[in-house]
Amino acid sequence: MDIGTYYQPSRKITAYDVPEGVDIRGRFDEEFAKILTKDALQFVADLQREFRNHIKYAMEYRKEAKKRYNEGALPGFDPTTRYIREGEWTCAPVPPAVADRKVEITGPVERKMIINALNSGAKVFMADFEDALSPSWENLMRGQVNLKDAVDGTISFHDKARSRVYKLNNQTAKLFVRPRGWHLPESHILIDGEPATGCLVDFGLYFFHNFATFRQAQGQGFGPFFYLPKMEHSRGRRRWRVLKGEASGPPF
Ligand SMILES: CC(=O)SCCNC(=O)CCNC(=O)[C@H](O)C(C)(C)COP(=O)(O)OP(=O)(O)OC[C@H]1O[C@@H](n2cnc3c(N)ncnc32)[C@H](O)[C@@H]1OP(=O)(O)O
Ligand SMILES: O=CC(=O)O
Repeated sequence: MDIGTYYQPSRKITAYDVPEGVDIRGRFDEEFAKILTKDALQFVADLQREFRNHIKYAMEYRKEAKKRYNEGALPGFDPTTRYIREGEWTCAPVPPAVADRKVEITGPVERKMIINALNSGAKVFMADFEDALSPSWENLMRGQVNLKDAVDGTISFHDKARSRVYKLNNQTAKLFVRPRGWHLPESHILIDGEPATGCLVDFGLYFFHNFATFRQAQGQGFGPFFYLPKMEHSRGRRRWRVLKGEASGPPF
């Protein structure tokens, strides 16, 4: 008798369920699969398809500018934005939720540090996918899991060596997330055969999974908040403005 005929273990899913045109090269993990859902990946792929030509153009422009500076040219202001520099204008008011940012703490999206930073007494915690974090697949995907748990308020960490459990205090710092800069590719996620843009992966996955929680818990004007790094031209800032507007409806 072949025991295999009778014994049918439940089928274990070992690959991500991806939308058309998306390929994941990173290790499969059941926790990561809760972040890398088909809908979330579709959202990231839509952002990538919408913005990839702008990003390529901006990166080529940076290379050209660097070449000119290396040859002795000096950086200057973009003549097309002269009317802004010379115009009369005031900034929109800072949203009340983040009006007081006198003390901020920053650090990588590592589980214990997220809890410690949110509990630290600082007004803001900037959770960093950029240069506080080595952008390995494990760090990036665990970081997304950790942030989702933090936004849900369920994050905890058991330090077995010290027999200490970490949980969020009632009062926590406001959470800002810093996605990677425009220049860093994410080679574990291919979209239409090309590496995804790192910041679109960091922003897209975090935004997709947490936007509704922010809105339900805190209403309009309360996040999610982002710290956008390493822009070298107003074009990069405009890109983010359009991108966030498209992702959430009205720009915030
Ligand atoms: C834009 C920017 O500023 S990018 C730079 C942002 N800052 C960082 O990335 C620093 C992050 N921290 C670290 O890399 C390390 O903690 C170091 C190198 C500073 C010190 O390392 P170690 O001496 O091994 O200390 P360790 O990592 O255990 O930290 C000591 C405690 O401080 C906490 N801690 C350290 N840095 C941070 C931080 N940035 N945010 C929150 N908690 C922190 C740790 O969680 C740990 O807590 P515990 O006492 O509950 O265990
Ligand atoms: O990367 C450092 C910063 O201050 O930005």
